[in-house]
Order: sequence, then structure tokens, then C-alpha cells
Amino acid sequence: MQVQELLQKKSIANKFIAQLRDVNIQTDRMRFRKNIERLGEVLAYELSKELNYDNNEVKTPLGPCKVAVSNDELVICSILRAGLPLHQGILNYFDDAENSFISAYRHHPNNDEKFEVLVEYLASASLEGKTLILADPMLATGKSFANVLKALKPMGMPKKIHLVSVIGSKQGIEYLKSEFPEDSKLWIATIDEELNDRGYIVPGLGDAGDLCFGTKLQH
Ligand SMILES: O=P(O)(O)OC[C@H]1O[C@H](OP(=O)(O)OP(=O)(O)O)[C@H](O)[C@@H]1O
Ligand SMILES: O=c1cc[nH]c(=O)[nH]1
Ligand SMILES: [Mg+2]
Repeated sequence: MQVQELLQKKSIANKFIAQLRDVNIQTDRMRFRKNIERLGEVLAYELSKELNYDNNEVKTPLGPCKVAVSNDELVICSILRAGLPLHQGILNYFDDAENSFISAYRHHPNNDEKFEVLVEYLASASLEGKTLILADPMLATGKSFANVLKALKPMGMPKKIHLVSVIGSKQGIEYLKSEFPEDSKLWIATIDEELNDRGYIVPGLGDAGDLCFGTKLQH
């Protein structure tokens, strides 16, 4: 898996991430979701530079005009819940993509810090020969992305897999390098150094799903 980190170059995306992290701003749920959506758009634009293109011709009122248009069959698959606003941002740009949805949540069997990631819901298009874009704003331990990849196996073999995320941990990214094909690519806004003992990214931003949609009960 190759990794492309957006924040290696300064851009307007820095502001979106700063607002996601800021304790005084992130409690505005609408802004929080919107900033994730905006990052989905930025990351989709970056990713679009590596799709395959055909040389097409369109007719303007004044005559023919050559234009390169992507010919990839895209499927955007988001990981519920926090993947939803990221999904919307990616879909804003790849508006004719097919869409899949899958759930992944942290189950704490003993009500302590130990958890496993369970995948329970899946509604997916065929992935055979298509370009799969997996979307989840947080990549902490990497278990959600890894377990989702396993759960999607029966849906067919994609031609290429892109992962789109907002904040990742170094540890989680290293883990995913061993789980995803070598030619897959992670498009991520920024990478943090640490995970704490609850599997949260530090400094990260907190719980993305809760900040988008409200607190969930641990189970
Ligand atoms: O890399 P990981 O260690 O798997 O952690 C990242 C996952 O944690 C969050 O989801 P969560 O399970 O909290 O569910 P939610 O999005 O429904 O809140 C986040 O949206 C990722 O899916
Ligand atoms: O830091 C983290 C880890 C998992 N899920 C989140 O939302 N944030
Ligand atoms: Mg999740």
C-alpha cells in the first residue's frame, strides 16, 4: 500500500483539519460534518489525478473540443457511521459512482479498554474489475479498514483499491501495509504519531462518529 499525505503541502485543507481538531469548534456538528465532507472533496480531487483517462470529444456551441475523461468504474464504499460525510464529499466529485455501505464498530466484550472490530451490515455493488474507494475519516488501529476488506471479498476482486481517510496513526498505517495489496493507495489528510491505550489517535480529534452524529453507548 502506498501512502499520500495531503498536508505535506500547505493548502486550504489545513483550515478544515484545524477546525476538526479544535475543541472550541468541533462541537458544532454541522461544521464538523461539513469539514469532513470538504476534505472528501479535496482528497477525491487528488485521487482523480491517478485514474485512467480516455481522450474524448465534446461539442460546444462553437465546435468540437477534445477532453480527457476518466473511464474507471468507481465504487465508493464508506464505513458507517463516521464514513458518511466523507462519502458525501467523494460522491460530490465522482457523482456517477456506484455506492456501497458497510458497518464497523468497536465491541468491548468485557466493558474494558479491550475491543474487537465487528462488521455486521453490508450493502454493496459488485466490485469485480472496478476501482474501489474505501472511505473512513479515522484510521487508528487499522482494524476497521482491514476487517472491511475481508468482508468485501465475496463482492468480487477490484481492479484497484484506494483508501481515503482524514487522520491516521503511524501504527495503523503500518498494519494496513501488510493487509492491503501493494498497488493499493491511501489518500490521507494527515498522519499523527501516537495511539493511546484505548486505541484513540493522539492528538487526533476525539471520536469522529460521536462528533458527527452524537454520543453512542459503548457495548
Ligand atoms: O482504525 P480503527 O482502530 O478501526 O478505528 C477507526 C474507526 O473508529 C471509528 O469508528 P467507530 O468504531 O468509533 O464507529 P462510528 O464511526 O460508528 O462512531 C472510525 O470512524 C473508524 O471507523
Ligand atoms: O481516534 C479515534 C479512534 C477511533 N475512532 C475515532 O473516531 N477516533
Ligand atoms: Mg467506524
